[in-house]
Amino acid sequence: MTESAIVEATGLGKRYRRTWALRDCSLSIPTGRVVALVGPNGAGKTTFLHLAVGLLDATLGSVSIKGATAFLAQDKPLYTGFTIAEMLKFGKRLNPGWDDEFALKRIDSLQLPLKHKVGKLSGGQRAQVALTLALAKRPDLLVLDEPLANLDPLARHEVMRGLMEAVAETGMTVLLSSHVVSDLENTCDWLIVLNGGRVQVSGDIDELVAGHRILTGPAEEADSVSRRVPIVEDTRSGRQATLFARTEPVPLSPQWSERPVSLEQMVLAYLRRPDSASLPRPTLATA
Ligand SMILES: Nc1ncnc2c1ncn2[C@@H]1O[C@H](COP(=O)(O)OP(=O)(O)OP(=O)(O)O)[C@@H](O)[C@H]1O
Repeated sequence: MTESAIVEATGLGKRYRRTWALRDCSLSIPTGRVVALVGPNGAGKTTFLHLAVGLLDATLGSVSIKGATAFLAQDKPLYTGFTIAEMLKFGKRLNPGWDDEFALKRIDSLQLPLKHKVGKLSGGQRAQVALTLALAKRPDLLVLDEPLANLDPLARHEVMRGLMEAVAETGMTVLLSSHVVSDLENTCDWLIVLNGGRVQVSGDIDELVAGHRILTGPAEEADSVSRRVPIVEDTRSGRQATLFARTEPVPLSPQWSERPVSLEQMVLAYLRRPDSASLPRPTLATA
């Protein structure tokens, strides 16, 4: 089945003076997915998101979005002197598609008094207000830059839960960046890994996880295995080799064992090996 793409990047690149923050980025994001954009500090995540939502101009290539977009920036810009009620009024005035009933209901369910000044809220409450403002725009695509940064584990869980409820209710596409893969494990279904300004991985999380294995066996046979299957990471210790392989189950000699990988193990293996990539992805129809 072909899925239609809501975000399409082709040869996208951004250079700041001599530094390429993002290079040669070509990817498609299917409509209705919850997409995790992960990568270490300086990988180019914010640059990619800013290019996608039009806050930055590309040096090379292009990126397009189909539909209405709401963007929640990393620093969750809220006017700290305003009350929550004033922030909602502001949102209503600025956004034609604003859903006031939804916004009021969500603030009420969070047990936040409308008269409260935004500056007096906790980090978690502020994140929830910022998320409410973004959701009330009723976007087709919600883009969030590190929505969980600086939140404690409980607040992180609550923000993700709120987000998933909104996804279930509206079917919108979500694109969110994060450093913490474990926060995304049960919520996201599409993964993009950026590393050093390049896309290393882009695809359906279940398919990616099912398509990788850890193979362990005698070091002297490792080269012959790695000639048969693509290896992301090859670790030798004494006479044993551990190969992080991009492969379906594969017939191996009895001295070899294979085990499945977790999402986090897979992301870490790619990040440790910036030259490995799980590309290209399945081609998406843009219709
Ligand atoms: N305005 C700018 N001027 C110059 N260089 C920049 C600018 N913004 C970003 N960069 C550089 O581009 C690269 C990518 O930065 P970006 O902020 O996109 O990464 P990131 O993955 O979002 O990082 P983090 O996880 O730390 O937020 C980095 O090397 C950064 O130093």
